[in-house]
Amino acid sequence: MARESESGLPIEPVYGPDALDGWDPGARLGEPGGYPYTRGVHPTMYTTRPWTMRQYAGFGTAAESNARYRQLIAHGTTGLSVAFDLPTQMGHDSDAPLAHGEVGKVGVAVDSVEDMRVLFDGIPLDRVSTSMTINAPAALLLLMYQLVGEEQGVPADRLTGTIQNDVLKEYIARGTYIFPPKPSLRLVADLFRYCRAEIPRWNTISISGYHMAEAGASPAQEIAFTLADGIEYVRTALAAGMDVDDFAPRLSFFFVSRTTLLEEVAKFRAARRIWARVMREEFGARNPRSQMLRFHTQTAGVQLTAQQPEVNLVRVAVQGLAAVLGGTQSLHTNSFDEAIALPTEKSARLALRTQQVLAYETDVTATVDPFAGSYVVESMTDELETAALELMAKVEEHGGAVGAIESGFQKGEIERNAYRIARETDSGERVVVGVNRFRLEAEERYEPLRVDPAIEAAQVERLAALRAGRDGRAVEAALSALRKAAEGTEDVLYPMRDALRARATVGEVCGALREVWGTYVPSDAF
Ligand SMILES: CC(C)(COP(=O)(O)OP(=O)(O)OC[C@H]1O[C@@H](n2cnc3c(N)ncnc32)[C@H](O)[C@@H]1OP(=O)(O)O)[C@@H](O)C(=O)NCCC(=O)NCCSC(=O)CCC(=O)O
Repeated sequence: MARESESGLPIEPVYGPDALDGWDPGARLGEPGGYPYTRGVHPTMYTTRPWTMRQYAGFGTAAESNARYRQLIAHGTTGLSVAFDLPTQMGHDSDAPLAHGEVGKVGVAVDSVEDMRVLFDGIPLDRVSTSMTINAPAALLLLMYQLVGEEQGVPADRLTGTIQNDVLKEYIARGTYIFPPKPSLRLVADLFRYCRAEIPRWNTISISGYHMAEAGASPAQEIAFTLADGIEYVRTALAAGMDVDDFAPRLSFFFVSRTTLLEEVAKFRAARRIWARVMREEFGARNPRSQMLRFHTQTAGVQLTAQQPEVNLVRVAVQGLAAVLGGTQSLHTNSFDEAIALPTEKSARLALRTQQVLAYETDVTATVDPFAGSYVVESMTDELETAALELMAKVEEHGGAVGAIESGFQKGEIERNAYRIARETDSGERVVVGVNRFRLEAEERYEPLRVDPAIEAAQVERLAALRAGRDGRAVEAALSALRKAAEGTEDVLYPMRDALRARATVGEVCGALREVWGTYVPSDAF
């Protein structure tokens, strides 16, 4: 009997040549590095350069996070990835009442360019590429990065990295939105335009399926809702008067990788093919780079268990392997203790070592797209493509990604799938090693890393000193120029940069925008 894939598609016990009857490799695959990029975005892929090993990290103060980044670099990480705390992600300062209890918890607290400088102290910004997971206030953090680069003597056109800046999926799955969709999208378009003029090598967005997947989306839903968001961003930038080939080469994506290796490999390949076709056929993109879906992958956090946590090392190795076989550009492998607490230095190192084993001890990097032509993987790639396209058509019926968000479509679909997974896990039909099978009578003790609660007080003190030492009138003038730009149509990033340079804080800059744009209140009751 056929087993069901995570997307609910059948997986047959045996696949043979008949599975690919009439199948045209020229149209479906092309060459590696050639349209429709099913086989990967570069002709040589990992045979000439492995993916970027980019471990997501950050907690406590800027100084503590800086120390962790230096450790990761010393251990061989090849890109940085900054996690910000919730107050920063929501555009609040560390001394705001809403920030209380959350400062430095799930990431680093950054209130102003002063913190940003400490975060990258001793890390030359022209020699590292940095990803920043920040969405509603993405523009602010990018500008602070540029200002720190300036202080280091690094011109903006030498900076490389990625800003998540994907606010649509915040409404669907992640929750750190501030403004309503319309001004949020305007801010995204302003950032695209600004980067083209000022920071041309920067990846201006990381259109993310990861968080939807973590909330319960199936692989087919993950591709469909992510690419539908991508289409909405492309339409927004076009409506703002940009040419598709002026911004599309710097769009990037972000997906999850699970232990269901075959389906995940198929997912990555199908996503590349759909995007290439959409960009070329629907939007008329001519630059090959506009057609390439380049993506980061993180291994699935939801699959990690607090029970027998060392088993997570094995899960992560399989998940990471799936991402590599699927042709990822950049990878974060989770630490085995993530289901319990923030990773310790040792577990973070082990996670990186997992990537190094994949890159340097296995033979999967010796040849491009090793699964090409596989009866099962090509069949699954085609079926996932069809399933995702059907879902994307449904999003269109709702008027595109924003319309579908407003009617709760994606959330509803994801919730339904999450419920299915929960039911299967509860009944034992879905095996989770160490949780519903192969349990231990008594779990061994594990000593997790804890964030020092004194961080909040220290951060509040730093803010008070900053406010006392800056030119208050200059800050006020810059903020009112920002408000004025937000009311009109001018690119808000320029007045925003002036305000941040004058030492305005994250909370103050976002506060000014809240005054003009208001905040988003979800209409549904999920
Ligand atoms: C495009 C990617 C995906 C990867 O960028 P990278 O710089 O790492 O890699 P890259 O662009 O592939 O490679 C760097 C340069 O080498 C070139 N290059 C690479 N391989 C090549 C090959 N085989 N042949 C020729 N050139 C090659 C590329 O073209 C590029 O140059 P050119 O640029 O000149 O072409 C980017 O967006 C990225 O790094 N994303 C990371 C996102 C991330 O870390 N997110 C964390 C989220 S964490 C999160 O959200 C979790 C939970 C939560 O908080 O909710």
